[in-house]
Amino acid sequence: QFHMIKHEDLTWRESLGQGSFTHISRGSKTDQWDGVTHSTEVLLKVLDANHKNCWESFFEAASLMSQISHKHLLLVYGISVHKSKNIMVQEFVKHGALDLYLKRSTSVSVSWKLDVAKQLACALNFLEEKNIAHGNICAKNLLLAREGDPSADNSPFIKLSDPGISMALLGKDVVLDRIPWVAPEVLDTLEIELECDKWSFGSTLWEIFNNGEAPLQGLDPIQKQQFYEHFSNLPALEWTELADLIIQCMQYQPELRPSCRSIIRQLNSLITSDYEILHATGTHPK
Ligand SMILES: N#Cc1ccc(Nc2nc(N)cc(-n3ccc(CO)n3)n2)cc1
Repeated sequence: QFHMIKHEDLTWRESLGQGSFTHISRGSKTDQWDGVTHSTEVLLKVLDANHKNCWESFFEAASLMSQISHKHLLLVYGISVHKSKNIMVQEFVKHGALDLYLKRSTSVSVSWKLDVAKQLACALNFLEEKNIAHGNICAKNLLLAREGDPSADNSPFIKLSDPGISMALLGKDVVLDRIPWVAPEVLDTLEIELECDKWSFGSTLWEIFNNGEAPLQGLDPIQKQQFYEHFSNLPALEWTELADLIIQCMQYQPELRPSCRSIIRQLNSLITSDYEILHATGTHPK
């Protein structure tokens, strides 16, 4: 159910680091269109050889992204299998993962962050309407296609990356490490439902408004598990309306979490709220 790319049509350039069980490189792929050779810049995501048994899940993630298309979902060109290497060929997204971008950037405005949050909510709404759960929403899996430049009055543009290997295959230690992005109920079922993505959205909102700092980063897996056992919440942001939205998304009872439409509505009211003007101008609304 997706395009197979010949290994000889791929060119490998510099390594760009690694995700979980994969490593990524910049590269290019060549295509023949009516006899003309085209070269496209791509991101090559290779499944680690020591996780070969996960290749089905790795490609299932790729095929999920290939079956649906939306402006805020990453484009996956196809896959390539060569000797023992399983390769997912993705569109190259110019500015890479959002968590690193936020950690490196100093002057990211509140309206920039709200814009990114709304784009993610729209991607989730699209998936919700198709009854598709992503299962790995976090700032590391948000890719920044356009930085947005306030002076040039253009806004950021993000793409949601593939979910990667399913947690059912990843083992308990990886699932614990994904606290607080992974919804609490997943620790028991290892099943991903739509409501799980709303929990993860709340955790990702917290990351975005804490400049890419990972929530609970100082805790070890046992302490992370206790965070759920004690029904704890993340430290509240100063902006109470935004803190409220995070709390709504991170309800321990899945059915109490808001719909994507409600999330989008609440983000819209935050975007137009006085607080936004206050943040933008640093003055108190009259
Ligand atoms: N310096 C730098 C730099 C690094 C990467 C890109 N581009 C890109 N394009 C994709 N399609 C996916 C990714 N990812 C990055 C982490 C993950 C894990 O999910 N993906 N990065 C652009 C600049």
